[in-house]
Amino acid sequence: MENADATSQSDVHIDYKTPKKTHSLIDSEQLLDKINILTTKPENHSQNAKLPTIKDFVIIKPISRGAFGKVFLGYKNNDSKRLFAIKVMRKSEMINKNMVSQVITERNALALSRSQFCVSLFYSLQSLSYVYLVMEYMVGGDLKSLLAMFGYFDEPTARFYVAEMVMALQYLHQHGIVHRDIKPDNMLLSSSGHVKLTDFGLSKIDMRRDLEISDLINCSPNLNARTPGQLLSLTSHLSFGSEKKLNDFGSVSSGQNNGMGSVATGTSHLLQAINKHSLIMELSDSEGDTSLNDAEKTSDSKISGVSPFFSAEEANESITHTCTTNVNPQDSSSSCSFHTCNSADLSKCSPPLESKDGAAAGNAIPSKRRVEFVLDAAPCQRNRISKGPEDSGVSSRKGDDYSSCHLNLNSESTASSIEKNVDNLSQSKEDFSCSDYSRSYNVTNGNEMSGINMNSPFRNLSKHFKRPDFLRGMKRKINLVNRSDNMSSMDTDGCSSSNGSTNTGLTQEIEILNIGSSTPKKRKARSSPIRGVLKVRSLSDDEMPINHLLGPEANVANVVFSTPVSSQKLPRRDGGLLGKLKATRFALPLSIENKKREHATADKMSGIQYHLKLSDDPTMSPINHGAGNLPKTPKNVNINTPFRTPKSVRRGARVSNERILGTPDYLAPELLLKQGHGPAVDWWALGVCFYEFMTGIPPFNDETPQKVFDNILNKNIEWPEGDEALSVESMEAVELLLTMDPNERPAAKEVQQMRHFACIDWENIGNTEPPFVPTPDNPTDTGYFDARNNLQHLQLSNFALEE
Ligand SMILES: Nc1ncnc2c1ncn2[C@@H]1O[C@H](COP(=O)(O)OP(=O)(O)OP(=O)(O)O)[C@@H](O)[C@H]1O
Repeated sequence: MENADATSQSDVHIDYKTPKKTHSLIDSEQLLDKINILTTKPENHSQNAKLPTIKDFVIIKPISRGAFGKVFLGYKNNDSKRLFAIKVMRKSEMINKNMVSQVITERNALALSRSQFCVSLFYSLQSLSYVYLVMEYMVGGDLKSLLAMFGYFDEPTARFYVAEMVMALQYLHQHGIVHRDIKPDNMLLSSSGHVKLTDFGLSKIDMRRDLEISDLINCSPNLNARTPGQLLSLTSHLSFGSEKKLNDFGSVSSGQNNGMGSVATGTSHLLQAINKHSLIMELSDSEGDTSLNDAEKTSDSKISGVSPFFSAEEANESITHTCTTNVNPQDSSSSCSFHTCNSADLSKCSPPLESKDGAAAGNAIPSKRRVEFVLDAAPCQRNRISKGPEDSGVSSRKGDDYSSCHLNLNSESTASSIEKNVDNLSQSKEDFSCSDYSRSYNVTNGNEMSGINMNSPFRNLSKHFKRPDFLRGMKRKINLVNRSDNMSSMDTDGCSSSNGSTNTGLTQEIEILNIGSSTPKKRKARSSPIRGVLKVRSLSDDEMPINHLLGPEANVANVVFSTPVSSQKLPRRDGGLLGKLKATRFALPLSIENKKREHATADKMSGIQYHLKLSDDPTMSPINHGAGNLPKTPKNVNINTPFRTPKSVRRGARVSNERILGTPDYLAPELLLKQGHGPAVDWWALGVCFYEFMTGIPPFNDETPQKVFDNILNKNIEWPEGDEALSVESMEAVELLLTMDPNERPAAKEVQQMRHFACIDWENIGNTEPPFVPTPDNPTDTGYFDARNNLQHLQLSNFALEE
């Protein structure tokens, strides 16, 4: 297997700091003159940089998949310790879905986004049939899963994640990139616990041409150098076998187009020049190292010669939502999809950008409604991972020190089998796939829309979620039986378990008490009791896993929650009535069918098993199922997943097998109104995330897309109250981010000046200790993705690589 790129890494040193951040388009041969090439190993002068291919990589196993790509864990065959996430997208599928430009944009945006708050892209490869994006592996999974595990984040934790995303957005917007798909699912946790933005598939870049070497160098002058192989791959012309598609993108490439990784002009020149001069380059050892210079995060440079915002034509290009089937917005089973209109569709997509001083759009947007806040900023609490000996729930492993770990080569597969496996994936995923470019996902067991699926997906990964300080030892007794009048029974002391001792074990029991109704009631009045209590605890060795408990004799009806939802409109805070609604947490509707299926899977797991205790009596003591031949639980942590939002009661429940949407919750009003949009859509979405972080559910969440859209356009937000109330400062921050008028919506600077963020050290946030640090069992442990995969019923066995 060729490995010229890897070889070249030790041959050549390029000082990428030499070129100034002018961002002018530099011919690649001129660029070479500007690059300070230090020959350090003359004996290797004969080595030439070559375009890497997927054959240079070894696939270890699948991680997950999205609507458009399957993501594998792998490494470059010269360095098995440096792991990558390799996103694989089939070209024909992208062409059929009219997604070619999005793939190219995603590649370019990721390549340009050299921020410590964005997932790094190292290589962009292609074969005849596939595009491969080789990214930094984010071992901790996504924030949606973490949120689902904990129910909600406390304010310091939410603030930390939002602050890091503020840095990401600031960087992107300064570089002319609008992400347009900001949501917790696209925020991934690094091994150190810092969060990074990914999934640029909907992003918009101010660049309608192929990337050039200069773009990549200029966008990251302070970062660790990219190798020639990386530069070549990232600027290679992605070919989809159709020049029309490429022209749609506006490519100016004159490189070869053989469908196998032709090299764009600038790259080609660089390659030729490198070969011609037999340059011997020694690259830093930092390939794949994602540690970035602090200066990068505050860089104010912009991509060459382009406006940070869209041209008039581009402004018209809006993300549109299209219900592709069952176009009945009231029908929750309808599947909505989102796509970016290409130039051919512009007339159908959206009216011109709203003018600042009037325009129909302005009239359509309800006037800004702002809650007045009067309190002074409260001192920031800081989250910190405990380091004391009592802190057994937190790994002592630091960074990427996996030196003592070894890959299981038996489970590896060479890249040659990737395509076959991708095919398998596609087939196996039929029941999940949505319509073209759909951002929806299929809900089969209840409350995923609320971000939580307590009855199974997270059980598999719960062993990975070590409770951060804010939850460690916290006992949240969720007693929802008498929700209407007894919510205060929740114990949120946050300090110790019931016996007073710090509990850092793992979650494992799901306890359901007071099961009542035999059939789920859909959206009864909100006074309808919530009939379940969920709590989790570790499963002792002598208890049976749930699939043993739920045998054929199990009364299915007894584990289906009634739907704790009111169809009544709740009174609004600004109407003076909202306060009548007690903020509450709620339990999830559970589907026995899913529970059986999921727990059947649990059987196969080596590690944690789950125990579902059923009882009609909330006071009933745990059922002792006798000794079982079960694996020991490795840890002993209580993890609870409470919500704290009235929305979760009013809107959050879901009916089994309901297809719901993942993205509508985050759409800014100007997108819904098709008024043209800019970076402000990202700030809106971040406001949605912020609320969701603190409450467990997005603020506009509702049963159907139409209702979600209505809530957005009416800015229908409700706030938890009483014990669950958020701080004034945090509500203020959310309210401001959710400013209806995009022209008045705050951006990075304004956000950084908000009272809620007064304690954030923006310059050093990347060095701040995160509230949660992933602790994988070994370097190739992908357990943090189990939740997402289970949620989507994505069976990893379907990923099995075939030799
Ligand atoms: N760099 C990464 N490291 C680890 N896991 C990743 C990485 N990138 C993606 N993943 C996993 O793969 C999943 C799918 O990736 P991604 O979101 O990029 O694909 P997509 O097809 O655009 O998905 P979506 O349906 O969210 O649009 C992610 O949700 C995440 O679980």
